[in-house]
Amino acid sequence: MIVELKSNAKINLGLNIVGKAENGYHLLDMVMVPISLADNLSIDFKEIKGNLKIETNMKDVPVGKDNIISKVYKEFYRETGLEKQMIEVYLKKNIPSQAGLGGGSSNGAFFFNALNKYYGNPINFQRAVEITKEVGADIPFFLLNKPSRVEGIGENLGVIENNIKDKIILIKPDFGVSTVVAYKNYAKLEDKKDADIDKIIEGMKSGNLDDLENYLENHLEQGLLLEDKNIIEFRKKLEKLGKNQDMKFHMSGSGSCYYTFVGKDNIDQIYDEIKTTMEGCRVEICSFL
Ligand SMILES: C[C@](O)(CO)[C@H](O)COP(=O)(O)OP(=O)(O)OC[C@H]1O[C@@H](n2ccc(N)nc2=O)[C@H](O)[C@@H]1O
Ligand SMILES: Nc1ncnc2c1ncn2[C@@H]1O[C@H](COP(=O)(O)OP(=O)(O)OP(=O)(O)O)[C@@H](O)[C@H]1O
Repeated sequence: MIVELKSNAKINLGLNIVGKAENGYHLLDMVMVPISLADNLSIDFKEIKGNLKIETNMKDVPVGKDNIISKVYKEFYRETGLEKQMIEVYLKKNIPSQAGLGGGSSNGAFFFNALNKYYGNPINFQRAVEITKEVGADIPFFLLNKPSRVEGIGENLGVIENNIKDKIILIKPDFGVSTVVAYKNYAKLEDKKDADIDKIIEGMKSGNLDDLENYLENHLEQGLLLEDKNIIEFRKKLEKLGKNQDMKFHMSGSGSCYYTFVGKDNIDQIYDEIKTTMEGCRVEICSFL
């Protein structure tokens, strides 16, 4: 039996670090929203005893035990005690890695839900969050895959209403950011600018971007701007472009991808402007799901 899925990405609208857990992970208060940019995940359940086989179009994505899908496969069979089945996965990547767009975590979550569903959902949602959050902190968000206020290390989800109709233009530079480094950099930050998560949620509900855009802050970006030369340079280029075009740019998650909101009527002009100015970047128009 073959299941074909679109494993979508996310962007963060505001990200505050509010503490540290005993296991060294940071406690967060942030908003995450699913977007239309997606990988294609094809899962072929062979219905015989065996193991997992992953193929992908991207050479820098591991296909063995380091792939997040393999980790989820292992966790699922450990938790259920079921006999491992031969499953062949073809992962057509479209979401860039180390971008802050949740690509790997999304793949893990969509694979988990498909595997769980195949066996008649032996693992309930809360338990699924529990066993996947250490595999990837963003997996719980993608298990639900709805606009959410996300707290804890990423496991406490509160669904929120999103009425923003604007499109999103993603600008991904040709370098990545390691999430571990982004969190380490945060520790060096003295005076932080906090996102106002309540105001962001109000603005998403009202659907009025002006109500929320000034409250979008990202502690991880602020930490990276202390010393990550790539991000510092990139941010400067975006600020120059932003001044000319009256646009605001925001970093998603731990970066390196930034995004800006754009109304439908001038999207082509803005897209062309960004595409020509920001050479070497991947520029994608997408929408909230
Ligand atoms: C930045 C976010 O993407 C927000 O959306 C997530 O917090 C990070 O999610 P992620 O990239 O899936 O991160 P993981 O691969 O689970 O963890 C990578 C590393 O980031 C650090 N990490 C991650 C999540 C978290 N709440 N606190 C952390 O300190 C830990 O050192 C962890 O070993
Ligand atoms: N299914 C997968 N897709 C992409 N990368 C994967 C996958 N499995 C493991 N990886 C490895 O994990 C690293 C992080 O992948 P990615 O950045 O897409 O995941 P993420 O942590 O969920 O997203 P991000 O931190 O960018 O928001 C990649 O550089 C890659 O080496």
